[in-house]
Amino acid sequence: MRPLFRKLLMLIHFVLDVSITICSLGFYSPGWHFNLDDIFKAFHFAHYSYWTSPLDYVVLCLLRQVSLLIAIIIIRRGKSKKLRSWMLIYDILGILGYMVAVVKLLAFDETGTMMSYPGIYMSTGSAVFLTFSLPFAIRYTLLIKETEEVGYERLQSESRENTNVENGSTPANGTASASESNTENKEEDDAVTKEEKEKRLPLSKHLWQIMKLCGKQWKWFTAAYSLLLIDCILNLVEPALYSQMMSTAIQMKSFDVLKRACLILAIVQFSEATCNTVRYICMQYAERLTARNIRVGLFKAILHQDISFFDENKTGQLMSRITHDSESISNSLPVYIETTTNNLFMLFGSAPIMFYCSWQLSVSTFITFPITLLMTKYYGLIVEKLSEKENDATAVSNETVEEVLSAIRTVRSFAAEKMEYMRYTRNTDAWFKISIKSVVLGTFYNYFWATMWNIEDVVVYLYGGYLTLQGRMAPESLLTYVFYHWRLHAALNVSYFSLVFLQLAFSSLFSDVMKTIGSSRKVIHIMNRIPELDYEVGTETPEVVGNIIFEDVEFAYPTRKTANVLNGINLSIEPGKTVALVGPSGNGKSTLVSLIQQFYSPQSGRILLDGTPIQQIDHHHYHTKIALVAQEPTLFSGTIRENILYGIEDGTDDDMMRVSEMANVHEFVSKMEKGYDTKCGEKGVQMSGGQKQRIAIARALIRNPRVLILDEATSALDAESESMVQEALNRCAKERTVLVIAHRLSTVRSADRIAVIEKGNVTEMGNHDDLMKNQDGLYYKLVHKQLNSLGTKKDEEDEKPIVDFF
Ligand SMILES: Nc1ncnc2c1ncn2[C@@H]1O[C@H](COP(=O)(O)OP(=O)(O)OP(=O)(O)O)[C@@H](O)[C@H]1O
Repeated sequence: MRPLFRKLLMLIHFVLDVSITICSLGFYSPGWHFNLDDIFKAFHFAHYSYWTSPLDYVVLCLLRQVSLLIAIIIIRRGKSKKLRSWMLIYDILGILGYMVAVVKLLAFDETGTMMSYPGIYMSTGSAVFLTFSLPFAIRYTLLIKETEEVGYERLQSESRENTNVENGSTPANGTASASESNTENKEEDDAVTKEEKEKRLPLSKHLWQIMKLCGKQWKWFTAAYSLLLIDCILNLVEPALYSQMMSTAIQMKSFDVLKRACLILAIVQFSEATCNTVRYICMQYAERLTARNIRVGLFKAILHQDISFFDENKTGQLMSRITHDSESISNSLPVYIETTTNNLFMLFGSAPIMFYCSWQLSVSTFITFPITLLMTKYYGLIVEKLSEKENDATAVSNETVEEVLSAIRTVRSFAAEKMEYMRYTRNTDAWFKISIKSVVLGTFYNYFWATMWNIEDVVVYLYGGYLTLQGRMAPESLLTYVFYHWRLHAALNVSYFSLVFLQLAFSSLFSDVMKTIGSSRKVIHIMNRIPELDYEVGTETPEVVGNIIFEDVEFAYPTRKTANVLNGINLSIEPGKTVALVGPSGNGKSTLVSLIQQFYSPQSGRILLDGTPIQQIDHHHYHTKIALVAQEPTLFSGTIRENILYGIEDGTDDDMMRVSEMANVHEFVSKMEKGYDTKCGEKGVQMSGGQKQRIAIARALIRNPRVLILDEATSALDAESESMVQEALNRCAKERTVLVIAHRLSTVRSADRIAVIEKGNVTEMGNHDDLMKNQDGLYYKLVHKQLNSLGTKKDEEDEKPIVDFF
């Protein structure tokens, strides 16, 4: 908003306020006649009486102008941030002003004659409107630029922080590495949260997304909400019907009328109960179906993500999103809508009837409403933050459980049970503290809410009784009023969330649904997240011979973007050949394999399979042609059969037997009681390391791949198994391209070509004999070094020579 326009708006507010307040004083006589004398009369301080003088409205107007002036001065002194934090005072002043105006109206009513003065309504109306609108005017005119600036600054500093983290740069004064790594870990922990905050959808769009998720079950929700409407109507007519019939029966002194009245009442109540039951079933069905769909959708979205996403987000946290967060969307939002509809209906249905019974009583009853509104708004803001924190804390606790349980053997062997217990306790304590804050806050809020209603109750009985005793309200009207007041109380007091409608009606902050929004943001963020590397874009299904080419490939892991692992690597792996990658640890051998597997995409350069860039090849087709046996193969908890046939829809037992023989699996499976139906246990925990690796080799071979990648595939095998598997692999290698990463000379020396990977580059290339000729080369030094240590090993163990480069 332009400064000039803002100034103009404030000026309009000022001029309107002063002119309406003063002009309305000219109408303080019966009929619509402007009388200048009335204005002067109002300023006769000597004749001031609270019950008759409109001077209080002028004082209110003065106070408004003073507070506006203070706000302008604060802003001009450049302390707008401070003003933002003081806005609560303006809100409270606004509400107090409103209450003073309303009480003043009731005071005028006490005179009996003054209510025919149009000026009274003008003064009250303008005082209520202008007092209320002042905090809004300050917020949305004077403070709006400030908001943008703060947001911009925050984004700037966040992006600066991000850049620092990405660059791996330390703060200017260089803090200790421990704290650095703590910060790094925390940032990794909060990866989704951070990314999600950066790409945070505006509230309206976000709500629309939630609606869309729930809206798929619109038929069930429509049925539920239709029944809700019927229920609301019945709820609304019931008190009027009841009080009407009761008073008629009492007036007529007729028991028959009373019986008829009770029968009608019973029918209404039975209909209400039936509606409620059917509505509950529809609602529950729709909610659970929505939860199911969100879970499935979220799981699909997670499966679709690139591998770097999993580097950044921990399993436990993702589990939390699927189990807890996705359910809270389906559970909460439809219920909020239901409660809100009910409340709105009750409020807007009851209010006219209550005003009809007595406008004075209604005005006094609703006098505390703005206070409740204000409390709800601030309560909502805190709840949103607490709820996000609570969800994150839950996710961190879950993540600890997941991590510890999946590595329980490591924990046991390092006697780290106590340490892990303490870690979990710490994380759970963090959750506990936040959730207790939430509970305390909620309890206080409920207490406040109940107190407000209790005050209103007292006002209704006292003031209602007073009006009735004065003959200004009929006893039946008071009875009807009390019934509606109770109903309204019951409806609005279902829970503090029910107050959400107030926020919908009066504020852009939908704070009370923030609990849902807090959790749903993460769910929706993941569901909308477009993977940087989409495995489904490739469509080509070429015949594969098995020629892999790396062309100037540069790569850094997304989590460490500035630390290049591969520096413009060029490598050609010819079809049908076995190529071994050797080199010092941490120099990029496994990274090369990850790129061939399309876990990541290079920052620059290309990887070609038979001349086709690999990302253009259909995902399924590609992975039937290229199979990997990883360093630490992961088995699934199913049977050995299921593990070998994993991902093969039409695999037969014959296929399985064939590859099992080749990978030397059959040899140990045939000795097992349940054979191929033996369960492997979680992550293959019921298998030995060698058995796991042989099953993994069989799993790769069953695809009959053109390219077989062995990332230290035989490292866990004993000497005997290794030679058997090696022999099998050699047989397979005849028809295939084999890329092998090995630390053992026995595996490496038989390769057709050996590529030495050093600092992300190919520094030497050739077969064993070629490379041994270069005595300055790394390969020669490695072999020489290892052959020396081999002598020692041989002496010590007198075993088959196993030469590890490292
Ligand atoms: N997921 C990852 N995220 C970030 N950095 C990684 C990741 N995986 C590996 N790195 C880093 O990349 C570098 C190369 O790792 P890589 O696993 O390719 O080495 P390697 O040559 O296969 O080592 P080794 O022989 O010990 O298996 C290392 O510095 C490692 O810390």
